[in-house]
Amino acid sequence: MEKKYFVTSAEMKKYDKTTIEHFEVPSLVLMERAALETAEEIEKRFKKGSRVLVISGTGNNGGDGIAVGRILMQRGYEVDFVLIGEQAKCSKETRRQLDIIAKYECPMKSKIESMEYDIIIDALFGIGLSRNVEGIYKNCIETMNDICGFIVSVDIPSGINADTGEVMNAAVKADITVTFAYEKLGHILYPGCEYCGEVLCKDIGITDESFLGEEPLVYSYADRYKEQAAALMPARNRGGNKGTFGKVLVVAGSRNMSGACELCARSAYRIGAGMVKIVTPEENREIIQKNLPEALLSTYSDAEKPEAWEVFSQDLKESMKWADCIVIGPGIGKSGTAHRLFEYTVKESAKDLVIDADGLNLLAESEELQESLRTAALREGRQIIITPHVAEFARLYGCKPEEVKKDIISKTKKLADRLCGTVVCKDARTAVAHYEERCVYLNVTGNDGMATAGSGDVLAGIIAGLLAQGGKGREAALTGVFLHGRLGDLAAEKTGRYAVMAGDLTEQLKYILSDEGKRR
Ligand SMILES: NC(=O)C1=CN([C@@H]2O[C@H](COP(=O)(O)OP(=O)(O)OC[C@H]3O[C@@H](n4cnc5c(N)ncnc54)[C@H](OP(=O)(O)O)[C@@H]3O)[C@@H](O)[C@H]2O)[C@@H](O)CC1
Ligand SMILES: Nc1ncnc2c1ncn2[C@@H]1O[C@H](COP(=O)(O)OP(=O)(O)O)[C@@H](O)[C@H]1O
Ligand SMILES: [K+]
Repeated sequence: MEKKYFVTSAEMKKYDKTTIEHFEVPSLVLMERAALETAEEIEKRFKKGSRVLVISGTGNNGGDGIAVGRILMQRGYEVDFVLIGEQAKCSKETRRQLDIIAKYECPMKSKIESMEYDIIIDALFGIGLSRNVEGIYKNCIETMNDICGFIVSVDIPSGINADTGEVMNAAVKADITVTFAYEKLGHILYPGCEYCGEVLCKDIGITDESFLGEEPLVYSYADRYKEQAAALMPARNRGGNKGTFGKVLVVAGSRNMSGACELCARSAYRIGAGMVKIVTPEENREIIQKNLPEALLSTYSDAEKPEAWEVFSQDLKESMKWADCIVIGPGIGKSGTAHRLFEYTVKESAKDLVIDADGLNLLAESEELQESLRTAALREGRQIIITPHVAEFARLYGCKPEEVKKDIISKTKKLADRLCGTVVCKDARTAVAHYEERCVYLNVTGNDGMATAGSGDVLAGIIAGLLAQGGKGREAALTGVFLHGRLGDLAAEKTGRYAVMAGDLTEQLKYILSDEGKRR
């Protein structure tokens, strides 16, 4: 699997330092290359003679900006330079850039004197932003946003936290962002990604060698998989039968709540599982048989009564033996029966498990069941995948949802370690961590059209369907999350984001896999 890295500002600084100190590439060479790449992007879009305003801060981001301005000036653009902050505080490299433009007799101003520019180079803060933006810096950002020019942010829009994507009190709204070596987390996470415009990531000579053996913590799939999503699928055996393509048991739905199990089961089928059996209350039988006749069914009624539970639990035991993997939770509610079903499935089954929705809320309430899961993973080798959205995650983790959003990467990893499983923390950018792996996957497919009831049930079904076809827990989760987002993107291309409904995601599986399947 080809990776694409998203780095923190500390990681980027480390790779920068390694390139300069270990590989002995001078820092001014890196700065010049960064500036040249940025200037060339402007030259592609604007003709000579265009009016350019360079806004620099005192750090190296400011130095990049001055160098961009100098290159453009030498190539026939009309460039004004403004430095915000005290010259005396400038970094060594930025001071050098100031000296160079002074030799070319370019005046450096200390405030913005005109609003008439075609292009604004935003080089106020880069990845060194360390606190909220206030006073003259905040005013400057607001003025940049008010000028009707095309804004090019150098490295990252000033005011965006490079590690979390947070707006640090004010931020530049760029048209394009030219970044260097690797995209930063702040370019990917919300709301930062909405401030970047188009992100162009340029090679300036800082390469994977600069990791010196320890790769960045966060990665995604390389861009090419967006076009070839099916390349991620487990190979399909032409001589296979419905048994070899895997059996999924879906324990879902509650009285008169059949939608969740239907969506989940249908998605497991559409991703390629051979057989899917639904365990749900008797009241849902008729509608499921009508809507999804392909599903096998095992129903229960009055399960809160000991005799009825006795009979049904034997049936459930058989179903669990039959299955290759089990998905539990969508729509099961939090009743006594749901609790019993959940406990039984965790404790009595030997199969891989996907836990979603109400299953997660039941899990959050029981330390004992969390311990059972750890035992299942460590002693029995069962693969456990949990798929909480941010609120469910917060309940399990024991924190507030806002805290999860601010720190989704490390919290997801910590919960995976605690439960000895794979954790899929679902949000606009979903994170996936596995207890045996240091690195965390961050998903970039999908869109807000997917924020619609039932789309989580679809994901749970997809992951279970991948597990049933022989996928390992971590791979099934990564592939499932990536494909799920692609389905959302394809659905939104067809109908627009407003109209997307959960069933549309499953529907897209017909198209996303068939094309690629032929090519393989
Ligand atoms: N790494 C690489 O690969 C390469 C990096 N390059 C470039 O270097 C950039 C990183 O440079 P950098 O480390 O000097 O940080 P930068 O973002 O310019 O700002 C730091 C300054 O801002 C200040 N400051 C911070 N917050 C503030 C606030 N809220 N309000 C007010 N002031 C605040 C802070 O001051 P202090 O906190 O010390 O008071 C300090 O003076 C990077 O983004 C890229 O463009 C390229 O040259 C090529 C290779
Ligand atoms: N703004 C968004 N961008 C991308 N994906 C999103 C966005 N909002 C929601 N999603 C995805 O949609 C799914 C919603 O799942 P969930 O919250 O469990 O819904 P439900 O419980 O209604 O089924 C998750 O996979 C999530 O990552
Ligand atoms: K910037």
